[in-house]
Amino acid sequence: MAIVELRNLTKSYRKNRGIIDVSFSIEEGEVFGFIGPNGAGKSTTIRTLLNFIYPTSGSATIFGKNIIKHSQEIRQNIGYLPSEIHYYDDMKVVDLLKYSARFHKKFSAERMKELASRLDLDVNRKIEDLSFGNRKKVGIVQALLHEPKLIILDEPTSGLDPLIQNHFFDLLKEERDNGATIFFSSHILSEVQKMCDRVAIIKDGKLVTVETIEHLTKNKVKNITLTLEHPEQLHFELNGMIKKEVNGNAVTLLYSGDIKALLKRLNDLPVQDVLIEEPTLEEVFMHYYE
Ligand SMILES: Nc1ncnc2c1ncn2[C@@H]1O[C@H](COP(=O)(O)OP(=O)(O)OP(=O)(O)O)[C@@H](O)[C@H]1O
Repeated sequence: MAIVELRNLTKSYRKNRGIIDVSFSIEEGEVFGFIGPNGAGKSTTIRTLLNFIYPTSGSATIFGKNIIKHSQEIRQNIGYLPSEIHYYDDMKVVDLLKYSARFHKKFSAERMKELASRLDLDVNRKIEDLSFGNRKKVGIVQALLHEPKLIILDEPTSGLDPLIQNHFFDLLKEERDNGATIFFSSHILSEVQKMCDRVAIIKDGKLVTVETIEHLTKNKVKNITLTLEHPEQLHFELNGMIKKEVNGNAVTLLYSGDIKALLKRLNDLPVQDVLIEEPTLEEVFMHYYE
């Protein structure tokens, strides 16, 4: 059974388009990524699913139940991390977590301690004394505390340092292994690639595609900047080169091919410097849909 199913879900905000005709489904036990540039409609989709805002048309179900009619019941089994978190600033973390756990009628001090320690969060501090990243951790603990069947995370990693991000991904994997389904949005392709089974790509409010990560990574694209000794050495050919832009002694390539073949070819070139980067989403989209 699909845990989440959207059928032509549309939400417009007066003049602004929010999302248009979005349809996809998430199966039980999947880690499902939702990716798109800023303003693409990720938060709108998530907030509509949680019944914080009403769809203009279309429908959706979670656990097979209508998101509007059964929203309270549905939310009992969801852990949600919003993209922006606002708390009662003068509360201690531990009190806030206890308080919010009451809505789910499930609180385990042991689980709270375990989650907080995995994320290196001090629950005895006041919210107002926490940095942005530490507030994010409070949100993550809050979302996972009641062992929800469905975990929905809106941009969970922004503000977390790389070490904590890894701990966080480990935590999510354990939740998945214990049977949870995970839906998380991001604008960073590489983290979605690391974690997810499938991804939905959204752009300008419309769903572009739903793909398995396997399929996306087969089309792995890299941005490579080479600095060569002389400008005339910039005129070389390379299998898998999609785009080439020359700037002085430097050349930037969009490359989609075997990394080993690339390294071999670089070995023959008088390279002074090399930079290999993740392409922007726009570049991936362009490559992907050309
Ligand atoms: N409350 C609102 N009122 C009017 N327009 C809105 C509102 N919320 C979102 N929008 C518009 O809906 C579109 C989608 O925004 P949304 O916040 O869902 O994107 P997003 O993919 O979550 O982006 P981000 O990564 O920047 O959070 C944007 O054009 C945005 O301007």
